[in-house]
Amino acid sequence: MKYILALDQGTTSSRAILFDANGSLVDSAQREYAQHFPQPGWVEHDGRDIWTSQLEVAQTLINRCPDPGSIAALAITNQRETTVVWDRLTGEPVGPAIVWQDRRTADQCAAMRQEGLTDLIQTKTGLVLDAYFSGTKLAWLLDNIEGARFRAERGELAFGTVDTWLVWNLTRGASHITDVSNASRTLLFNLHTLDWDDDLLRLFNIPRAILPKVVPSAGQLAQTNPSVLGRSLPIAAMIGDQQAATFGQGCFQPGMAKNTYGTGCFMLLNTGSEPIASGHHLLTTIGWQRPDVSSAGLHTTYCLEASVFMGGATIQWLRDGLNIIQTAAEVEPLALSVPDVGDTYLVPAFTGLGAPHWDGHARGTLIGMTRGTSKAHIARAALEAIALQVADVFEAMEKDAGLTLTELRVDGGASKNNLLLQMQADILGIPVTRPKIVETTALGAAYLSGLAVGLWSSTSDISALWQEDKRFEPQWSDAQRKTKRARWHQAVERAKSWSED
Ligand SMILES: Nc1ncnc2c1ncn2[C@@H]1O[C@H](COP(=O)(O)OP(=O)(O)O)[C@@H](O)[C@H]1O
Ligand SMILES: O=P(O)(O)OC[C@H](O)CO
Repeated sequence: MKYILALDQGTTSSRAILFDANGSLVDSAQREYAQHFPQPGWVEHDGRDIWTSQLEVAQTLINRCPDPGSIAALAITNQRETTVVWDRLTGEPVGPAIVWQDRRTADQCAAMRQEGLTDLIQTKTGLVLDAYFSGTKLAWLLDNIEGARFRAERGELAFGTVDTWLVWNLTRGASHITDVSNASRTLLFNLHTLDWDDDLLRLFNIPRAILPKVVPSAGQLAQTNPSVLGRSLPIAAMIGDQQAATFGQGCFQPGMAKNTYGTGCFMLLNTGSEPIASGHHLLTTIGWQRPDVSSAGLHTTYCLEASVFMGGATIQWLRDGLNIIQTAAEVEPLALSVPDVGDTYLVPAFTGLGAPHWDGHARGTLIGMTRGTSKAHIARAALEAIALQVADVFEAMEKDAGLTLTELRVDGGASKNNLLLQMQADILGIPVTRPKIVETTALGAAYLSGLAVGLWSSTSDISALWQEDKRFEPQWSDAQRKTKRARWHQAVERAKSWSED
């Protein structure tokens, strides 16, 4: 039996997962690492921690594998946008890794928006001009680390998102590459030419010499140095984690979508071989690029993406903020102890509202309470709020893509919650399906890698491996759905602009 070793470098932990040719999870290891919050709104990692935690779990799995020679290839998937700069000679980071959640460049983005650059940036990159993405984070590092800009211009420094940083270390500096899906999250990459864009590099003041070479998401991308993992392994896939999950969910056809219920919610819709511009503040992003058997060239798949800031984090707030549950799992029996929310709505706009509202001044609102309202109603309203937010971005996606979606595939930590998924099906009016393997991020990267090295011959082979754990059928009438969503939108309006004063 041949195996694929997938490395899943996430925001709070590094994981390694071994998959066999049936797409079954054979072994896994996970290691958390330190998060640094040096100032309000700043979030940093140490690039060395990212690498050493990832290396440790990869080595653990290789050591535990009875026949390491049967590992056909590595697959890399990663937290996106997080920005690392290092010295090409020593391989040491020259500053902190600035994490995607970091808001330190929000003012710079606001100033650029005021200069009227929003449309140009959206047309070229598919993104909103926001501190979330790598462009302004990289500029910040070059401007705030002594000598960095000068050294970058002389070609002495290297920039990378986390995929690039891992490959640099796995190859001992032989490969400085990033894949198109990660490149498409930097604000520096042109979605149409599939290359770094000189106008954008000028706008963000980034020297080309610091950038990695852009490669497809799958193929013979690099070869690990034998000294790192005890053997030389091909790196046959590199892909951002949300795109990987979309692939792992088997969303190969345009019109197929997945939603991940993690801390936030990330919904991605496969829109096919052309980028679709959003009219509702969603992101246009590259899903993956892989060899196209029919043309012997490369085929690029694009996606629309929406992020909801407060997904499972709403449940964390019930646990840590309100102390009405001790563990996240307790929310389900508590919410089930009442038949409905009793007209209570929780709008979890604790850090503003993301897509499709993009209101940074919105704040959390709990409305409609009476003397009969209990913690069970609040728990139920919290779960409904997750499903209602997802419904809002789902509707925006359908409008942008001009499609009617017929199913939503789901994964992520909160997708364990059956009540949440039933609510989601009821509110959307379509079936919601949860696969048996919810480690879809690592699985998607493993699939891409396995396709590249011949473990599977086509996506049809992989579609056949997708196994349903549970399907949630909608049970509400259209009228019930409309009333629920209308009431929710009234609550959202009350939450908007709250902190503006
Ligand atoms: N049974 C549950 N019901 C609702 N939410 C849950 C449940 N179990 C976990 N969660 C939520 O899921 C989130 C963790 O999911 P995970 O996919 O590990 O997130 P991330 O990858 O963003 O760290 C947490 O916010 C937690 O509150
Ligand atoms: O590491 P995760 O799962 O929180 O994912 C982070 C996303 O890639 C950020 O865009």
